[in-house]
Amino acid sequence: MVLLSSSILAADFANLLDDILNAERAGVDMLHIDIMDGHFVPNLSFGIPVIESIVGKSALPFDVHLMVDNPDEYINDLVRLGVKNITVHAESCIHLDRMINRIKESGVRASIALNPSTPLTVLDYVVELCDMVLVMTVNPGFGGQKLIPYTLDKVADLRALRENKGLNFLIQVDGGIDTQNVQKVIEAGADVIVAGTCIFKSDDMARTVELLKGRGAV
Ligand SMILES: O=C(CO)[C@H](O)[C@H](O)COP(=O)(O)O
Repeated sequence: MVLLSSSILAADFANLLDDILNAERAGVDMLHIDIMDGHFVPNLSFGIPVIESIVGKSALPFDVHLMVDNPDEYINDLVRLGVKNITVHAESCIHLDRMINRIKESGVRASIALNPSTPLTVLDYVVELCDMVLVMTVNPGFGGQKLIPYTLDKVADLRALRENKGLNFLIQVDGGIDTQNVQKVIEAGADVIVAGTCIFKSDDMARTVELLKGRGAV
């Protein structure tokens, strides 16, 4: 079964809770929460206080993607807030093994994200530890970009790697996914689709979610 995670980066921040509850009613499976620090990526989003303000107000699991130079600084707060999953970038973790173990020992699912140009080989010795691997299909930092086609080859390679190693981590795909290309993304091997602009800027969120979960327009 393919899961749909709605990226609140594209929500109306002036009406954030309303947008989240609309997405929940529309049938998304989780909330994708992008924390950006203006260093690891050239954009700022929001931090712990904003997440704290929505905890307990939506029944959706919180799936937090840390696009920051120092993910270490966020882990304790995110654990305290009860998020379901924390994703850190391989590119920003000098001690990736330690980071993944720390998150898992806190009782939270741990995932590794890869920028489009980062090869899968960085996962060689740590993929067994992962609950999920996030393949970025755009350069992280901004919503509303176009999916980079070669990243789907990476998704397919990751799927093959998972099969070859007999592992069961989830493959999450994030950036530029819409009702027109979601089918291709799933065919490449994604288990969890992240979509922001397509959901939150839609005139008919329920229909868009239905299309994304039904694999999009044909
Ligand atoms: O990680 C992100 C940006 O760095 C967003 O989650 C991603 O871009 C999804 O947004 P959209 O569907 O608008 O592309």
